[in-house]
This record gives sequence, C-alpha cells and structure tokens, in this order.
Amino acid sequence: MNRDWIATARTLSQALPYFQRFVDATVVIKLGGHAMGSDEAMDEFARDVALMRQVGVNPVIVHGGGPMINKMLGRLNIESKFVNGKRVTDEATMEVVEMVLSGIVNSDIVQAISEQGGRAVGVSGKDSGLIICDQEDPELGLVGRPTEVNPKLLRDLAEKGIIPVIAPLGMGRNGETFNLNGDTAAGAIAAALKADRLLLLTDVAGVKNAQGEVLTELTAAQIREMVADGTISGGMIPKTQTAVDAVEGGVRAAVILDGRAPNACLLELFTEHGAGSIIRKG
Ligand SMILES: Nc1ncnc2c1ncn2[C@@H]1O[C@H](COP(=O)(O)OP(=O)(O)O)[C@@H](O)[C@H]1O
Ligand SMILES: CC(=O)N[C@@H](CCC(=O)OP(=O)(O)O)C(=O)O
Repeated sequence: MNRDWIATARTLSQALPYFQRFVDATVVIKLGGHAMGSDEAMDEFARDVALMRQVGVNPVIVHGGGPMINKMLGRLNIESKFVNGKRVTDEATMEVVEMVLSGIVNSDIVQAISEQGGRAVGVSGKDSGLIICDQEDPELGLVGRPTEVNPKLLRDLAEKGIIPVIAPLGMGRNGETFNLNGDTAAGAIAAALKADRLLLLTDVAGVKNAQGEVLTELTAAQIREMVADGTISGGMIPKTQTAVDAVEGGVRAAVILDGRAPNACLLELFTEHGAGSIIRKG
C-alpha cells in the first residue's frame, strides 16, 4: 500500500485523544486581515473550521479586515490613521468599515466555509444585541469598547451545528454603530462564552521578545512590561491585551499564532506540537 495513506491513517489515529479532549469545547477563532493572505489560505482555514465542527468542536469565528478597509479607504481618498493599533474612525470611515467588514470580508468567509461543507451564518456584533458598546476614547471617534455581550444567539446557533462568523462591529446605547478592533471583539465574545480556547490568528509566528524570538508561553506581567518598553507595538498591543483580558475573564487559554502556517488551527488543537504563544491565567 502507498506509504502516504498509512501515514494519514496513523495521523488520524494519533489525533483521537485530542478530538476527545475538545468534544463540545467552544473555540473562538479571530482571523486577522493579514492572515487571510490568499484564496488558498482562506479555503484551507475554512476546511479546518469545517473539520473542527465535524469532530464536535463549536467554532466561533470573529474576523478582522484592516488591510481590506485600508484598500477601500485608499480608493475613496479617505485617510487612514491608527492610534495604538486602533483606527481613528469618523462617520465617513465608519460607513466604509461596515461596508467592507459585513459586505465583503464576512460573506467571503461564510462562503468559504459553506464550500467546505460547513454550515456557517454571517452576523455582526450589532445583530441580536450581541455586542453593546460605549465609546472607547473621544480621540478615536466611533471606536467602541464592549460593555455587554449577549451570547444567546451564538449558543442557539452552536446547538444546531451552525458556525457563526462575526464582523467586529458594535451597537451603542443610542443605536450608533461602533467600529471594534477584531481582537477586542473576539476577546469579549470568548469571555462571554467562557470559551475553552481563544485563537488569535495573525501574520507572525507568535509574540517576539526584543531578540526576535517567539515566546511560547507568556504571562500578563510579561506582556505589561513588553508593551511598556516598546517590544510589543502596533497591532500586537490590542492582541496581547485581548489575550490577557480574555483569560482574566474566564477563557481557559488564549493563543497568538501564525494563521498563514498550514493547518494552523489543527496544529494547535489536535497535535502535541501546539503553535504560537500561549497565555494562561497566571
Ligand atoms: N513583540 C511583537 N511580536 C510579534 N509581532 C509584533 C510585536 N510587536 C509588534 N508586532 C506587530 O504586530 C503585527 C500583528 O498585528 P496586526 O497587524 O494588527 O495583525 P492582524 O491584522 O492579524 O490583527 C505583526 O505583524 C508585527 O508587525
Ligand atoms: C477599531 C479598529 O481598529 N477596527 C479595525 C477592524 C478590523 C480589524 O480589526 O482588522 P484586523 O484584525 O485585520 O487588524 C479597523 O478598522 O481596521
């Protein structure tokens, strides 16, 4: 018999204890815009998500789309400005953000999962009171800070085997639409669901120290120091902050990993190897 088939059967057999460990587990996956490099990467991600559902995991997808928003704002000659990894969002920018996140990125992910045989439904944090926000900081304009998350919709979907795909938007108390950083939205949802894992998929192998080495385990105290001394900067600031808030909010563990690596989610969940930087309650 072809040796490759033997290896495949063996791999499946070795995954059994991991499949058993994660049956009924809730795994919130944040797919960053930079991790959605190509159609092939998207298809592979979608296949991994469909497989997770097939073996009894409840995946909940929260996506970003920063690079796609930048591109559309560029086409419309609207300037992009970021403060500590968050987009300064005026009304014109908010319209474009909502259009790109809900209208393009969200539906692309839903379609990709459906093509792999998964049942996915696209929503935003504005649907069914999922994410209620206050303004985070007047300097950032219409950027929200989640104050209340109502995960009932997500539980109902999970019960029916449906995979929610969530655009990071929030609703203000007066009906305003807020732009949320994708990591922030994923962390708030993971905490509300008391998820077993929060996987933050990005375009680096993990959190790097000043020497450029990936740290496989990190504590909240280490992260605070690395943000203060500038070792962690830009988009990695909300990402690490999210990981800390999530584990302090009841998520078992958060992992920052390279979403462009082949089968990144499967590697992390179903093999001994693991991947990226893990943050546990410390
Ligand atoms: N200490 C660090 N370790 C790893 N990446 C870092 C660090 N500090 C800053 N970064 C930057 O953070 C980026 C990831 O954040 P971001 O671009 O917002 O990703 P995403 O679009 O996936 O949310 C990396 O590409 C890297 O340039
Ligand atoms: C407030 C804020 O910054 N919102 C983000 C939402 C998208 C996002 O988070 O995209 P990535 O995960 O791909 O970076 C933005 O406007 O770019």
